[in-house]
Amino acid sequence: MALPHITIFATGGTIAGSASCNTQTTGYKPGAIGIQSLIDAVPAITNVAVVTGVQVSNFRSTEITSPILLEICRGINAALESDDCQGVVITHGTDTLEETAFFLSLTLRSPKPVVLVGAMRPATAISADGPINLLQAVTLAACKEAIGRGPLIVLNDRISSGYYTTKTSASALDTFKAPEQGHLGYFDNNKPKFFYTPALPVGLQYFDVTSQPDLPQVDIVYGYQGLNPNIILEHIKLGAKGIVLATMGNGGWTVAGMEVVDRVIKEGIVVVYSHRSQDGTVSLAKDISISSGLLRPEKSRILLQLALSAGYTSEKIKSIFEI
Ligand SMILES: NC(=O)C[C@H](N)C(=O)O
Repeated sequence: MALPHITIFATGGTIAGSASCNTQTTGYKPGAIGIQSLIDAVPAITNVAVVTGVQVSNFRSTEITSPILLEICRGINAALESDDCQGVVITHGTDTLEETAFFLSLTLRSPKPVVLVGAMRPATAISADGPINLLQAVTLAACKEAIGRGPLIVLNDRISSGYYTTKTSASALDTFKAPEQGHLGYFDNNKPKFFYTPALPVGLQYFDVTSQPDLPQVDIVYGYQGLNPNIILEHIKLGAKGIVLATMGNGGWTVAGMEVVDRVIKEGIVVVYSHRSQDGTVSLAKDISISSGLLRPEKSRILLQLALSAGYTSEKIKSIFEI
C-alpha cells in the first residue's frame, strides 16, 4: 500500500538543538540542525510516510513573529490543498509552541491533520526526546483518526489539543498539558490512540489571513502588587492597538490601574481581561470590559490580534471572547 505524503515545516527549537557534549541539556544552541538531518536521524519514519522537509526558519521559538506565523499558515494551506499531501507536521521550539498552535487553530480550515512537535532535550543529548517525538508526530499526521480535530500537539507520548494546551514546566519533559481539558490521546507502541471521537473547541472562530502581511500589535500587561498604573500608556505609546491584562485572580486589577484602563478604552483601545493564574476563567463582571474566559494571556493576545485585523468592533470582540 502506498504510504501517505507528509510535509514537515521546520522552524527550529530544541528539537533541532545542538550542544558541545551529549550530557549538556541546557545552554545549547536551539535551531542548529537542519530538517533533513533530523529526518535522516529517524529511519523508522520511512515506514510510516513519505516526508518532505521545508525549512521555514531555524532558531529558538522566542523569535517567531506575526509575519512568520502568517507565512507558516500560507505554506500549510498551500501544502494541504494538494491531493498529494495527507498531513503536515511543524517542528517548533516548545517555549512558544502553544501560541503557534493556537494561531493555526484559528486560521486553518482544512480537516487534514496538522501536528506540532518539539522536544525538551537537544538532538545531541543522551536520551534526546526529539527523535521519538518526530516519529510520533509524522505517524499522527499520517493517520485517519487525526482528521477533523484541528491542530494537535505531540510530546512525550501524549496527544493534546493545539487550542487548549500550555507549556506547564520550564524544564521537565512532560511539559504540555491542558489541566482542565485533558489530553486527547496517547501513543501505544507508536500507534496513536484517541480517547474521544473528533471534535473542535466550542465557539472556535475562523479568520482568513491569506492576504495579510502582518497583524496589529497587542501587548500583554502583567498584574502584581505595586503595579505601576501608567505602564499601559507606555505600551500604547509604543504602538499597541490592544491590551491584554494578565490579571490577579479572577479579573483583579488595582484601583488606580482600572482608572487608566477606563481612560484608554474611551480612546478606542480594546482591553481584554485574562488571568495570570494557569487555569480557571475570568468571569463577566460589570467593571470588566472584555473577559478572556478560559484563555490565558498569550492566547488572548493572538485572538485579539486576529479580531482587530478583521476589523471587528469591540462589541463583536466581546462576543467572541465570551462564548
Ligand atoms: N524546548 C525548547 O524547544 C525550548 C527552546 N528554547 C525554544 O526554542 O523554544
